This record gives sequence, C-alpha cells and structure tokens, in this order.
Amino acid sequence: MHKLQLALDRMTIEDCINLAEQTKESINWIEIGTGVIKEYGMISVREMRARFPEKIIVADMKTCDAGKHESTQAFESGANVTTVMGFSPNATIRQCLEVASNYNGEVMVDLLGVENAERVNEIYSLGARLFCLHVGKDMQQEGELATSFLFQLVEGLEDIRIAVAGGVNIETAPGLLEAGVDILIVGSFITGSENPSASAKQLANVE
Ligand SMILES: O=C([C@H](O)CO)[C@H](O)[C@H](O)COP(=O)(O)O
Repeated sequence: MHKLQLALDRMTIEDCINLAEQTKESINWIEIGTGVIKEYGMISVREMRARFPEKIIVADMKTCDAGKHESTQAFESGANVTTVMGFSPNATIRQCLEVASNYNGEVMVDLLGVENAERVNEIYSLGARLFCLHVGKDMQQEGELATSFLFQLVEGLEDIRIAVAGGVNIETAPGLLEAGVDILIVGSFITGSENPSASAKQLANVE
C-alpha cells in the first residue's frame, strides 16, 4: 500500500494546519514545503510537529550545502525526514545521512535536476535509500509532469523507497503506482481543490 505525502507549499502556517487537518484521515506524511520554511523558518516545522504528533513530518529543506547544520535544524525541529538535493556534493549528502542516523530520521534525496542513473548509483553508494523523482514547478509550467519515465533513474537499485513529486493527480497516480512508487507526493491537486479532503481520499484509495 502506498503512502500519501501532502505537500504544503506557498501558504501560511495557518493554511498548512487547516489543510492537514482536513485531509488527515487520508494522508500519511506531511511535507512542510521549502517556500513555507523560507517564509517562517523552523517554526513552521515545530508547529506542524506539535499539531500532528502521529504523522511523519517531512521538512523539505532542499539542502545543497551545509548538510550537517541544515539537517540538524530539521530534526531538532521535530522532522522525521529532511530533503537534500541529489546534485549536491557527496560531502553534503554524507553529512545529511550521518545526522539522520543520529536522530533516527531519514533523508529523502530529491533528484530534481539529476538526469543520469550513474549519479543516482553514486548517491546510493553513499547510503541513501529514499529517493524522490521530481518534476519541479517551473518544469511543470513548461508542460512536463511526473511519469513512469523517471523510473529509469533508479532502475536496479535494491531496498530503496521511491517517492514521486510534480503535478501528481488522480490521472497520473495509477500509472506511477503501477511503476512502483511507494510515496505519492501531492501538492496542488489537493491544496488547490475545492474539496481537499475528497481529493486526498481519492489519491489514498488509488490501487
Ligand atoms: O517540492 C515541491 C516543489 O519543488 C515546490 O517546492 C512540491 O512540494 C512538489 O512538486 C509537489 O507539489 P505539486 O507539484 O503541486 O503536486
């Protein structure tokens, strides 16, 4: 059964709380979006941790340097998962993984901008086991969407979990799950919906 990660981007902390509250029956992981963290800092992560103690909290730090410092910030604020960019130096990814293991947390490696499987293999050899196949917001505006095509990047890697982000919706979700996605990361389809609770439920129930 897949997990559903609600991505909370470009909104206030109050909106984050409201949306998570409305969808909490269907979502498993709550992502505090990079923009929210940039606007409010780690207070946003602390607040969501306090409000949703039963959920996995993902701090979408999108770290690309200062791995030790930034991942410590995330875990100290109560996150279970922090994100690091796959194009970061190996030293940064290594630091994030080391800090995560000290906090019993996890690192999600965001593969936005990574175009070859060799690089993903290298990240895997550093010890990363949670990967996010990601079509960014700006790429989406140019017509790209997350599809099973992205799976070429992680082909053959054992014991990994795969998350997918980038305009995921009720039409694309079934194909992604069939391709082997473990975690559907969904923002706009839920947060922009007239009925976020119903939209989250639809995605939670896709088989
Ligand atoms: O990580 C994200 C993006 O880079 C903006 O910070 C989003 O959380 C992710 O793309 C999911 O959002 P949607 O594409 O709106 O589903």
